[in-house]
Amino acid sequence: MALILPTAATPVDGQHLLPSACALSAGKAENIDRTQAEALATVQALMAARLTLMTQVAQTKWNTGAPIEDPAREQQLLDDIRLRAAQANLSPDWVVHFFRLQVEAGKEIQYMLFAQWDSEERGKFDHPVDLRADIRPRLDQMTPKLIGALSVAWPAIVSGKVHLKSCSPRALISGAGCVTPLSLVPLMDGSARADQRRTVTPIP
Ligand SMILES: C=C(O[C@@H]1C=C(C(=O)O)C=C[C@H]1O)C(=O)O
Repeated sequence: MALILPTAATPVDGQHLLPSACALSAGKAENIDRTQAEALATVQALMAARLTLMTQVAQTKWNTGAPIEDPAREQQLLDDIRLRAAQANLSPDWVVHFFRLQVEAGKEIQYMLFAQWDSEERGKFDHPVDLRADIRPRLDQMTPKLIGALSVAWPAIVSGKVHLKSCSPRALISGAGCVTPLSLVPLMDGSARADQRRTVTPIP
């Protein structure tokens, strides 16, 4: 499987680089280990499941008037991830980078939904689930699973031979089993390879 890198990048908010084309393809010449390929599929499924939950997250905040961003919760999440990554023998810096972009991608979806509901002058949702009691525990259950899958897929991620489908945030919330360009950034920006170079001591 070969990664086709984006042909151009668009600065967004002066911070993130959004790949303008995220087509990824499989090539027989560059076969990757089957176990790693399956782990990559699990990574994609969990990324998509995490992002899909953001619609429910946004609905609870719309109803309660809570802000989209919760920096204390993010910090707690990333601190936990740092510990778990070390336990999984992964680079804590890279895994935190990966999750930071998952969080940003999730907020991108929530901001988009709020903008849509604002323009529709939408009222409250009828059957909101509880953010703390229902949704965050589900998000938390995904964290160790994602780290486990990233750990198995790590050699493929470092090699750049990844195969993940991307779509727009709007397509994602309408039920597509894909991930958004922003969430893919850590798998495509060369950070895994750079981290590997930094953390692996060459044999003399
Ligand atoms: C998902 C939420 O919204 C935002 C995104 C978070 C995440 O992706 O884990 C955490 C906190 C919020 O800044 C949430 O509030 O739980």
